[in-house]
Amino acid sequence: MVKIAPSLLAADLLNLQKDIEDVEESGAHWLHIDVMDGHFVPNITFGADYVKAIKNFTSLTCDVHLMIKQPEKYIPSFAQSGADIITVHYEAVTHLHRVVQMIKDHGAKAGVAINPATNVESLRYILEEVDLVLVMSVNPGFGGQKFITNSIEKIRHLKSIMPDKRGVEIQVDGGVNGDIAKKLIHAGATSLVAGSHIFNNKDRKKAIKSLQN
Ligand SMILES: O=C(CO)[C@H](O)[C@H](O)COP(=O)(O)O
Ligand SMILES: [Co+2]
Repeated sequence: MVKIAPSLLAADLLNLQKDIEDVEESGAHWLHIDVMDGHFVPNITFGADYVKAIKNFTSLTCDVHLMIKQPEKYIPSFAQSGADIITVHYEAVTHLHRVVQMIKDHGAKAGVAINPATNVESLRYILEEVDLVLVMSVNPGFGGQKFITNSIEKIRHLKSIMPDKRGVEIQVDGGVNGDIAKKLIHAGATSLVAGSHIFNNKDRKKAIKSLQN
């Protein structure tokens, strides 16, 4: 079954604990934590202490999406804070293979994200090493943006070049709602990130269910 990862970017900062409990009880599988540095993307969000506080509170998998330059500087602290999955951007890294090994050496699962204009073929020679590929379906930096439709074709293409039997997660992030989810799952997505669709909906259970069907 597809794994649903609510993006805490859209949660109520002053009621974070309540929002996390709510999505946990509503059937979420992972918590998606968006880390932004104001350099790689034009926005600043959370650091490793935020992950630590959440990890102390929840049993859900902490899926940390690093939208930062030089992520290798911060991988040790995010891993120590309890990040279960650490995803770095292909566009933010010079030695991707080395950075992926570094994440795994620190005990976390390794993910690589690509921006909307990056070809999935760029990842062909790292697919044997990663646990997750994240296809961004908006330009990273902000929640609440419109889904970029050609992301569905990118998922299909990615699935076609994925090594057999490795069980690499194919994740999509940005503008995902119920109608789009169906097409993404059909194309091969195994994990869906959703911020606005889940947290802007009073009935989180219904919102999460609508992504799975
Ligand atoms: O990485 C992200 C933005 O850079 C967020 O995870 C993403 O935008 C989720 O929010 P929404 O579902 O509202 O688009
Ligand atoms: Co994200």
